[in-house]
Amino acid sequence: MPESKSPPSLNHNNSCKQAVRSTVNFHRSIWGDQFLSYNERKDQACEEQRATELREKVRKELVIARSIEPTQHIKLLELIDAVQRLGVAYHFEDEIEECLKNIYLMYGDQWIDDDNLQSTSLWFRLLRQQGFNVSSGIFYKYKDENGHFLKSMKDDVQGMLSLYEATHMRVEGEEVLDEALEFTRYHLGNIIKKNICNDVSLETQIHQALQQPLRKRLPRLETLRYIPIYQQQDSRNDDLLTLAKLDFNLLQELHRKELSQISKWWKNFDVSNKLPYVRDRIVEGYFWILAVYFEPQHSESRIFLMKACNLVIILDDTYDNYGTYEELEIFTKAVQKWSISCLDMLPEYMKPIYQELLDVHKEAEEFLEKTGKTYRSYYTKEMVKEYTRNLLIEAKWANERYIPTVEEHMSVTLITCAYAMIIAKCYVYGDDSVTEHTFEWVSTYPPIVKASCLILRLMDDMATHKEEQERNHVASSVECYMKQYGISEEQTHELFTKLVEDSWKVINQESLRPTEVPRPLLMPPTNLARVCDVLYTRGDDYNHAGKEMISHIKSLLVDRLSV
Ligand SMILES: CC(C)=CCC/C(C)=C/CC/C(C)=C/COP(=O)(O)OP(=O)(O)O
Repeated sequence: MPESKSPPSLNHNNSCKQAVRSTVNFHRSIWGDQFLSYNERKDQACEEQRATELREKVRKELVIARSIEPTQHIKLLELIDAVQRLGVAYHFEDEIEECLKNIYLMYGDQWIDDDNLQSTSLWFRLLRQQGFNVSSGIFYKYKDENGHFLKSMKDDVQGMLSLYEATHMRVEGEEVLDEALEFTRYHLGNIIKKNICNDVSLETQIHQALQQPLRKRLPRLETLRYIPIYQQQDSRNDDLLTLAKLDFNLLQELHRKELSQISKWWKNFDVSNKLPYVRDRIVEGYFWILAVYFEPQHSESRIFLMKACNLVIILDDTYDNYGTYEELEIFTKAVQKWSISCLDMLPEYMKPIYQELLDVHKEAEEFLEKTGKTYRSYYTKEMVKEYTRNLLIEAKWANERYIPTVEEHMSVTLITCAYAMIIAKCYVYGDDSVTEHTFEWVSTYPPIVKASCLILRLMDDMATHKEEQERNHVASSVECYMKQYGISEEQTHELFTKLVEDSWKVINQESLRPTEVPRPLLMPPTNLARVCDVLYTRGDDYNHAGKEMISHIKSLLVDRLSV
């Protein structure tokens, strides 16, 4: 819990009068300076060489598998599933697309092995994940004449687990999948409760799946979870397994290098002295960004996102916590003008924030100018302006202790949750698949973006509202729902859990072909929704990293895998 106390002597007001501030001091970073420096490993080149060779071997297998007999198609799906779960699918996007497209064109909605629950569920999940809208009607085959799932399914534990994972690709109206989720969750839960599974690996997988289905897992964490499981399978492909471990270690080196670069930026910015009221959560923030994009081609994006998002945290703490309403009004006006000439009108402590905001965007703009893509900068700046205007509304509500209606609250806080702005920023360093239409699309809050924003807003508020209400924070969505509908906190949590599930259905729907923007551009909203499930399910793991979060960060950024 942060301790509320008066701020360090920061009388930066232009006026002589000491401002009355509502402030809270967050605890210091638990990571200290451990990620500040980075030394490259000596055996890096050798590992890269080995990984390249293995990559080509796996690629050949995927190419050969494309032309195999239909009877072998189940094996092909298992290979693709392993490649994806082991975190190396980004090397084989074209090959995987070709294989799954062939399977879709060959079978349509009629999967050959539909008597086999496990393979049918795998087929359904992999095709839906790839955007092919295969029908869930195939699962009616597993119901009896009374509309109940067949009793025999309970004995097929692997099949139930596979079906459970498949149901998380469901969209609104797919009742058969809603029911299948309830059925599998209940029976898999019973297996764990009664301790009746005699396969230890399967039992672990069930336990993990019930905690978090594959659809909501972060790809990097899934790689770590899946490697030991895959390693135990007799049918494993050893080249693929070694590649996954090597690739993980190589990427970890790149990530450590980036985190060191960004830690230096933060230190040079001297936030702890200039803005001591701001949270230092650089490492937790890097975890957040790594969840959006982990692949090497997004390295520049990650650096830009880290700077831009930590500025968002600085703004959030300034508007939510430290700034007086009058100061915030001035700052908001300056942001609308977006000009260094506004620096003089700002209170002293706000000057470095404004300066850095302009500098970080200028740096991106200079890069974009070289390729004639300055329109990207225009949209992102407009979204920052919109963001601060809405933060100011929140500050006003907090000041007046006003509890808005749910509709008013959402119209503002879906903007101040910052996800839409961050999604737009994910595209700034994107390749030519990003066009002006992409920015027009994201800035109008299309359904998938809105769903991702709503998931963050609701999950963040469920986790943080108690702590926030101990200070003068704007009323959270929890308070607004409770007041407007006269419901208890527990009922509100139940309602929010349902709204989060519905939002996932929207994400699934919007990811089916044809999509509004190229499918890879849908990964940022999807991954940003996933990260909420990791950060906010057990509390607020961004502000106060718990045991599990610390272990995630260590395994992603400190511990190497032995190959
Ligand atoms: C790299 C990095 C820092 C990534 C973070 C991503 C990011 C900027 C998310 C925006 C939402 C936000 C400020 C959440 C945490 O603060 P809060 O719970 O105080 O948010 P609230 O005030 O909106 O409730």
